[in-house]
Order: sequence, then C-alpha cells, then structure tokens
Amino acid sequence: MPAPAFLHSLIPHNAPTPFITLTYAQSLDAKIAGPGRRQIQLSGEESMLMTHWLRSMHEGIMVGIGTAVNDDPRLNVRLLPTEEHTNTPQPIILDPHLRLPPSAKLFKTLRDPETPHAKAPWILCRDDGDSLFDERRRALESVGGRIVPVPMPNALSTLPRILDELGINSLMVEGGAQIIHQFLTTPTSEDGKPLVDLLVVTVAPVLVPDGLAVPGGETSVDFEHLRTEVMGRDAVMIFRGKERCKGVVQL
Ligand SMILES: NC(=O)C1=CN([C@@H]2O[C@H](COP(=O)(O)OP(=O)(O)OC[C@H]3O[C@@H](n4cnc5c(N)ncnc54)[C@H](OP(=O)(O)O)[C@@H]3O)[C@@H](O)[C@H]2O)C=CC1
Ligand SMILES: Nc1nc(O)c(N)c(N[C@@H]2O[C@H](COP(=O)(O)O)[C@@H](O)[C@H]2O)n1
Repeated sequence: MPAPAFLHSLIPHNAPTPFITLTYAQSLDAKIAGPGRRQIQLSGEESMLMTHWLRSMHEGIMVGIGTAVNDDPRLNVRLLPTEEHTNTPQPIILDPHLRLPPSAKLFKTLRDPETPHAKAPWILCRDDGDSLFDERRRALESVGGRIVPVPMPNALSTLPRILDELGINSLMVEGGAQIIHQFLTTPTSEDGKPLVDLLVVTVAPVLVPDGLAVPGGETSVDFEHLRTEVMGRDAVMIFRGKERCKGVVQL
C-alpha cells in the first residue's frame, strides 16, 4: 500500500530546517499509555501504517529515555514494503544520564538480517558527565551507539542548532509524556523560533482508565488545524505551527 496522499505535502521542499514534527497517539480520554506507564497499542492498523510512512519522511526520529527504557522501541519503518520506501530515519535518544541499556532492541536490530537498513542510535547526553559516564559510554559504543554530549538543561531550545550540526534536516519526535509536554510548552528555540512545525495526533476511540496522560500545562505553541483524516477507526489530526510554517505547509 502506498503512502497516504495527504502526507506528501506535509513536509514541502521549502520547509524551514530543521523541520520538527511532534507526533503521538492518545485515547479519547487523552491517555498515551496504560496504568503504571504500560505501553499500549492505541493506533489501529491503518494509522500505525501512516505513522511508519511519516517516520520514513523524516531524517531523524527521537524519543526520550523514559520511552526507550519503558517501551524498548525499534523506531524503524518495518511495516512499509521495502521496495516502496527509501529512507530509514536516524534514531536519536534524549538520554542525559546514559540510561539506555546496551541490550535495547535498537542495538539488536543492527544484527538482525530482517532489518538490513537499521541505523545505530545516536544518544544525546549531558556534556558534563562524571566518570561513571565513561563506563556507560564505552558499553553503548561497543554495541554501535554514537554518544553526542550536548549542553543540558535547555536541551530542547538548543535542539535545532544541535540537529543542524548533526546534519539532520527533519526530525519526528514520538514522545513520551515528559518530552511531549515540553515540546508543547517550550515556546521557542534559542533563536526565538517556535520549536514544533507540525503536530500529528492520532486519537483512538478507546478509554484508558488510570492511564498515563501527558502532563498538563499551557500549550505555548500557536497551532493551526490543517486537516483531520479518518483512518480505520482512528482520527488523525494534523496541525501546523502557525508562525514558521504559514504558507509553507498546506493541505
Ligand atoms: N502513545 C504514544 O504515542 C506514546 C506513548 N509513550 C509512553 O510514554 C511513557 C514514557 O514517558 P516518560 O516516562 O515521560 O518518558 P520520556 O520518553 O518523556 O523521557 C523522559 C526522560 O527524558 C529525559 N528528559 C526529559 N526532558 C529532557 C530535556 N529537556 N532535556 C534532556 N533530557 C530530558 C529525562 O531523563 P533523565 O531522567 O535521565 O534525566 C526524563 O526522565 C511510556 O509509558 C510510553 O509508553 C511514549 C511515546 C509515544
Ligand atoms: N503511533 C503510535 N501509536 C501507538 O499506539 C503507540 N503505542 C505508539 N508508540 C510509539 O511507538 C514506539 C514503538 O515503536 P516501535 O514499534 O518499536 O518501532 C513507542 O516507543 C512510542 O514512541 N505510537
């Protein structure tokens, strides 16, 4: 099945760089995980496939270390027919204290013949780590990880510059709760530009009592609704960041 047509115009060639897409799936009662942070499948088959197409349209894909430890994700595009997609995004983990275990699936996929295009994760960590860091760093490097020390806190406001330095022109941010909250409430990068260019939220028609919600707070990004697409049983809502993408991202 080819990519849904509406996805093609979401990241146009003249889009600002680095272009940042924030995306996640939530239940009708705004939960992104089950009780005790348990990972749950919220997206149905159609919207999950759409998410993989969206992944393939970005140069990088990022999650916070809470998600990497809790969900042990692969962050690849394995649902897409190999002959139809051309790009596997670069996995990037925001991991200040190098908590990512060397046994993570992100490393196992590097040795799996079924995922020949897997890319070794880049791990953004504090640039002022102690000697314990050296040990963790060596362990992660020995399984293929690339350690990228960055100034923290304020990692989010400096992210566009860091991505620029790393040569990543487009980034899909998938979560989790803390990271989504910060992207929605951190108004600008250090150059005063809004952080999020595109917001894609899959809403699944289920309730998750006692589940994990994204922490509340004023959303400071000025979003404009572009389109809502019904995919199977889910509604996929697409917004553009008003300031940076006005006249650029159109549907
Ligand atoms: N439904 C969906 O679409 C998704 C759901 N999820 C769910 O989300 C949950 C995980 O969320 P959560 O536990 O909040 O974890 P996150 O993935 O949001 O990671 C949080 C961690 O990231 C680090 N961090 C946070 N902010 C910053 C920053 N500004 N700069 C640098 N590092 C930072 C901290 O690490 P440290 O503590 O080491 O300092 C923090 O503990 C899981 O239950 C998962 O299933 C996740 C993704 C998508
Ligand atoms: N789009 C979407 N729908 C859901 O129902 C989800 N639970 C998630 N979760 C995100 O996907 C990651 C798992 O990735 P892999 O399948 O292992 O590649 C998970 O960590 C969340 O970021 N997303």
